[in-house]
Amino acid sequence: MNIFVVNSGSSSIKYQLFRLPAEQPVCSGLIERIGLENSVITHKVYRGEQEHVEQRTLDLPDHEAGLREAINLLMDAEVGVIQDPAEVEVVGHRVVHGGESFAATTIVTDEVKREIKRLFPLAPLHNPANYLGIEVAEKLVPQAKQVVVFDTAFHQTMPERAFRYALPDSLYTEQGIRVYGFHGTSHKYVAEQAAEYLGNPAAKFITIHLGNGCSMAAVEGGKSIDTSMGFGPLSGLVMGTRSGDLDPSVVFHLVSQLGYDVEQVSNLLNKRSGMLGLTGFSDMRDIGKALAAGDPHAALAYDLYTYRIKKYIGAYTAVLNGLDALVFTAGVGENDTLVRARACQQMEYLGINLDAAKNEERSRQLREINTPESRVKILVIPTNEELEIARQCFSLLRQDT
Ligand SMILES: Nc1ncnc2c1ncn2[C@@H]1O[C@H](COP(=O)(O)OP(=O)(O)O)[C@@H](O)[C@H]1O
Ligand SMILES: CC(=O)OP(=O)(O)O
Ligand SMILES: [Mg+2]
Repeated sequence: MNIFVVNSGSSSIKYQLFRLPAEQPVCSGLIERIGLENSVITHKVYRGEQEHVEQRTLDLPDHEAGLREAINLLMDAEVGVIQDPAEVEVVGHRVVHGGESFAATTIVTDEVKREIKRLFPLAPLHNPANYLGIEVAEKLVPQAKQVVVFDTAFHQTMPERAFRYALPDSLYTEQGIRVYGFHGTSHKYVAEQAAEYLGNPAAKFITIHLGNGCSMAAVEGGKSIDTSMGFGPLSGLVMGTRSGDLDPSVVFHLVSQLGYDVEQVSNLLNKRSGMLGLTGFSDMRDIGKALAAGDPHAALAYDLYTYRIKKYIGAYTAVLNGLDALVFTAGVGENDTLVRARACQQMEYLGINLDAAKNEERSRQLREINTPESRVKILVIPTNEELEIARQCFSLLRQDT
């Protein structure tokens, strides 16, 4: 089965074509700067051990133009991997917010699309772009089955004490105001890898996903039991442009004393806060350079970012009543050695001992970066949300036929 996975973001699209059940990645790509001049599409084709990379700079005014270009590349005379768009049997979409309606992978219907649209205000950076990806794919590969995999689905196993807010009951029962949690596909994927590595399906993990958006999850026996993002993907850790945890009093003050309207508050907390607000940069590589150049804002930002991770490690160790491994993943978690070192420092009491030299080693494989004495393993595991989405599509459609 040829499954084309689309992870459509606000200004970028990531995609990957898989053949299942072999789980073989055929090609992958990243389209950046959509809607700006000089959009860039980087397309990789995998042939056995070899990787062919094709990069094109062109103007892609919108997501439709971007996905159209990706599909053209799939069929390109030189780098193509299929002859006809009809060979794409399934398009698997990452959708960030599934609300309470979706606890599992779902085939797209008009009803499903309406629900994804209804959830736009709860994930304003994500659901609109995800929705657009579905509409464009329906147009470009109309014969394919469109399937959605929700970031929220994995966290549906959380107990009520973790997913409820202390608000009047009706706000939950009638309005669905509760913790949903996000990055579920990634937390699930790395937790499964970690359980396999330890040979212990019942193991207790804290999975730490640090990308542009950042979240942590407490996972026991393969199930999410708590997570740091909430009703929307805004609470918890400090992120690239999002504030993470914040006393709601700040919002009242912004509105009543400083004249912000809802739009401006949302814009501030989602797009202008986090590392960007603290340093002027949202990309950790830029902040790392600023830190090396002695920038005090970058130093404070690293401090806040890693201190918040550490607090959640403490909280989730208590929640799990034990810990087998910490798992770092996603762009920052897989690459930023200083973040890992700082987030794990001075936690010997909890049995967490990072090995400084192992932490510095570079690899794209699962690896262990704790000392031999450390009671808790510290693992770096590259996430693969796209493969997890393809697996879920395959398992759904296999049951369906
Ligand atoms: N070598 C690296 N060192 C430090 N940070 C990195 C490195 N490579 C990528 N990152 C960071 O990873 C983040 C993006 O992570 P990613 O998982 O791709 O996010 P998303 O999927 O949300 O776009 C960026 O902040 C980027 O700076
Ligand atoms: C849910 C979320 O924050 O996703 P991302 O990290 O892709 O922005
Ligand atoms: Mg991501």
